[in-house]
Amino acid sequence: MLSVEGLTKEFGSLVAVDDVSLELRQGEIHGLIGPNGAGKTTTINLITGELSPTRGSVEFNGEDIAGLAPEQITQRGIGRSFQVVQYFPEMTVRKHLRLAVRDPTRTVGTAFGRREDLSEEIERVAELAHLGDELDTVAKNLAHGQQRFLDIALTLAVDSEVILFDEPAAGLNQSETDEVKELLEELRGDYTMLVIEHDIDLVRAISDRITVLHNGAVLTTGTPEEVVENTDVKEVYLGE
Ligand SMILES: Nc1ncnc2c1ncn2[C@@H]1O[C@H](COP(=O)(O)OP(=O)(O)OP(=O)(O)O)[C@@H](O)[C@H]1O
Repeated sequence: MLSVEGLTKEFGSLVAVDDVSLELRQGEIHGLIGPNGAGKTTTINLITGELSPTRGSVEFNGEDIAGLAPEQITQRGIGRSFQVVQYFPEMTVRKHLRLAVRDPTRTVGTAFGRREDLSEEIERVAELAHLGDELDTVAKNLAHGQQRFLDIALTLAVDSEVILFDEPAAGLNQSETDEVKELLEELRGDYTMLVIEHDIDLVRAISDRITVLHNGAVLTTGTPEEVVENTDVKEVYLGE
């Protein structure tokens, strides 16, 4: 489904991402972990087109998408959820989703037509993202955790097949983190997800497989059990 081969990004003399290969299997939750500066966010930026790779390929459903513009990559079904949520403070959840939900006919209708046609889809996405009761709340009045769900909802609304999460639980308290975990579990199987996360308990609990990056390179990929038992991981990542 999505496969990254030999991906490399150099910033001057710094090799931020160094010959990274990883494969996302259909429907899996794949954790991406590593110490600060390991190259996790840069890897995601290379997949989403925010950055162009120095070398390497990103193959998605049989097409090399490396170097395409971010909009083209989004259109192909790769969505991204940001660490810092971007929203319009005075706009309701419904309005956000109305702007984001992909028109199933892929045609641009009138504002009225769009509104009428898409209300069911807007409600479905809001329910999925735990915002079913907040459709008429303006974004600035959502609780902190709910703002993160709004960001996730926007990714779901554009009909993504693959979702790349950059620290979905960053800055959230324990109960909000638990709700993020619940949400990711609910999405499991319907979406293919790559999740950068510093909360190791969360990553271990949700991931089918985990890739560990260190100094830009892949240290290992395996099941959560394999990864925590890996001697290299213990040494460089857990400091043991
Ligand atoms: N635009 C850039 N220009 C120069 N160096 C960069 C740029 N973006 C990232 N880097 C460097 O590349 C390396 C990898 O950064 P990256 O943000 O991908 O790491 P990370 O694993 O996501 O770290 P963190 O967990 O702290 O977010 C770091 O040394 C960082 O300083």
